[in-house]
Amino acid sequence: MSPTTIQPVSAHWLNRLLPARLPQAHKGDFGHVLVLGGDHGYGGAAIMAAQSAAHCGAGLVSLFTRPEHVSAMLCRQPEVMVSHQHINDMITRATVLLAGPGLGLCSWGTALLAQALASDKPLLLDADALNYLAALPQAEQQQLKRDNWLLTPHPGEAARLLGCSSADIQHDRVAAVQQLQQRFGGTVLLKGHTSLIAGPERQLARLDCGNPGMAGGGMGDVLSGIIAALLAQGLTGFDAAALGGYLHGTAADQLAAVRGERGLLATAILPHLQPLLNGKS
Ligand SMILES: NC(=O)C1=CN([C@@H]2O[C@H](COP(=O)(O)OP(=O)(O)OC[C@H]3O[C@@H](n4cnc5c(N)ncnc54)[C@H](OP(=O)(O)O)[C@@H]3O)[C@@H](O)[C@H]2O)[C@@H](O)CC1
Ligand SMILES: Nc1ncnc2c1ncn2[C@@H]1O[C@H](COP(=O)(O)OP(=O)(O)O)[C@@H](O)[C@H]1O
Repeated sequence: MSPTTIQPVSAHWLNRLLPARLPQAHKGDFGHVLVLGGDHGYGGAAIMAAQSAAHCGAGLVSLFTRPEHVSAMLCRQPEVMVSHQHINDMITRATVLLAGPGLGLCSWGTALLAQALASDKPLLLDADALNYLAALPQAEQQQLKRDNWLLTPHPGEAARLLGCSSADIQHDRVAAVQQLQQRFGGTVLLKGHTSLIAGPERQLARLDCGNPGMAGGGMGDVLSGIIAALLAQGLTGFDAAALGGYLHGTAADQLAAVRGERGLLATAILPHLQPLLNGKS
């Protein structure tokens, strides 16, 4: 395929990438997502990411967060295991790591991120994890570069990663996502109107779903949990980002069609995910 061919992501990807489950399947077949995030004041971001991973078919979901967010997580979604202790054990048990939602950039968050980066497990970096990466000297960024990570910047984060302005990113989004992928490796999903995904084999995909009702806090946190759940179920980074973005944008479009765009909450997406994942809406 030519590197400039952009594949539009459609409902067909769902059947192709998520075949029916075997009757004898068990939770161990569908991976274990560990979310790392939720510094003081930002528990919601990490909780929403963990909730959306649980709604998208991960076999198990855990959250490592600040102690004050533990009971909130259990109240919102008791399917999620949550702790503020023993991070090494939690990383050992996980199959996919998701670092960044509400992580902050103080010593608690950066130490957690360092532990995630030291693991060789598939790793999704969002929000503050991207800001941490952007702040490193380029030589250190190059040392961290790996094929099995997935970066999900919005245009502001993309600008920080490339050392330019968000207007520069928006001026040529295809060039920006390709440049990010080449600089950092792995898969990159550039968020915003018509999100773009660039993969390690120079694949490029485009999302034609989504709407301006999604421009609200927490929407990216929900997306990161969806993608992490798909990674846990064995999809490649590129496929997980493309299909995850499709499910997220399509769920938001379904909501907007009935209730309008303004006031569309990130958590309102959650009940729409299961029927979409199973081809029932
Ligand atoms: N409920 C919770 O717990 C929530 C917690 N959250 C957590 O908070 C933490 C910090 O997140 P954040 O939102 O303060 O930082 P961030 O997104 O970098 O924005 C900072 C600046 O960047 C720019 N910018 C942003 N988007 C842009 C775009 N599309 N296109 C272009 N520019 C864009 C814009 O700058 P401006 O253009 O206005 O100068 C903006 O002011 C993080 O851990 C996150 O997970 C959130 O997820 C919300 C819900
Ligand atoms: N105008 C828009 N059209 C389509 N999708 C949008 C639009 N605005 C935001 N989104 C989507 O909503 C999500 C917002 O993510 P992000 O900016 O990281 O939010 P947060 O940091 O608050 O979680 C992304 O998936 C983005 O693609």
